[in-house]
Amino acid sequence: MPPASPSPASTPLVELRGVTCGYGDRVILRDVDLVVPRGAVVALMGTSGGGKTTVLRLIGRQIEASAGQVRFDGIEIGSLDRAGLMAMRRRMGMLFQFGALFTDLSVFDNVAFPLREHTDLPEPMIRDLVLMKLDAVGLRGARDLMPSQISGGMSRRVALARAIALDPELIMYDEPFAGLDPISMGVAARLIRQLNDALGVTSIVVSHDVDETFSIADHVVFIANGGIAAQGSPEALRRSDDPLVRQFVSAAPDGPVRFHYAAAPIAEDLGLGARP
Ligand SMILES: Nc1ncnc2c1ncn2[C@@H]1O[C@H](COP(=O)(O)OP(=O)(O)OP(=O)(O)O)[C@@H](O)[C@H]1O
Repeated sequence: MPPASPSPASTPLVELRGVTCGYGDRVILRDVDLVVPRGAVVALMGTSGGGKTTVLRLIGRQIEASAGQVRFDGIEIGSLDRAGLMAMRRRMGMLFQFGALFTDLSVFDNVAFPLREHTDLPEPMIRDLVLMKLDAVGLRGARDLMPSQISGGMSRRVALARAIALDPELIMYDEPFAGLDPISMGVAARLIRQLNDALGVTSIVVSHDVDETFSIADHVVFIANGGIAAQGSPEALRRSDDPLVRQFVSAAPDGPVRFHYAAAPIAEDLGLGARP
């Protein structure tokens, strides 16, 4: 259950301590320490398959750590019973890449859905809350449209309005920029930062897009090789001469992270080696 009194402001909102986890026998993250301060926008970047989404799943306890602790607002989430976990998840908003909207519900009803599902608020209050959330993402005027009538970028913003409907303290974004054109991408990035600051929340953004992510993050964490390979402010990472950081920042195909999966030399594979 949540504590009777709120944790001190100095307690990080999210903290991983010595966390090891994986799927089946396969270890994905080993002995990871990660701190997400309150009010910050923290970006998780790094190799494909490195475990970024896994970190989000750990925080929501969709998967469990095999060692170490995951704390939300100072509470070890592994210790929560089912009711406690549900209450804690309500304090988190999750926005997946193609944050699927309910196609048979209007924009308004999509955003109203979590409020109707999880609260007993009277309908006039739900209406006001939905309009406020839609206003925050610039789509109050689109409330009567159906998902099929809006663009991909707008759908993403409606999904965001829905994710903030219950006033979460933490918003987790998984690939929020994927598939967006450059303008929509810029709009989405600014929105993440604006909402973070205006709502006084904390945000974790999983992304591959260096420019958009660096433009809004306070702190960037690179995940590779089963752990945190590098971290720092966007400015510090841009200045870094660590070859792995350089590879990520310049989006170079090869470097410490190999483009090619380990294999025998191609000449050997193609039978083109020296012939007798
Ligand atoms: N449910 C699952 N069962 C088994 N293996 C999984 C499962 N989910 C993820 N994995 C594996 O765990 C590893 C980490 O996955 P994860 O989705 O966290 O990576 P990621 O860093 O978010 O990758 P990407 O940037 O490509 O989305 C991958 O190798 C993936 O194949």
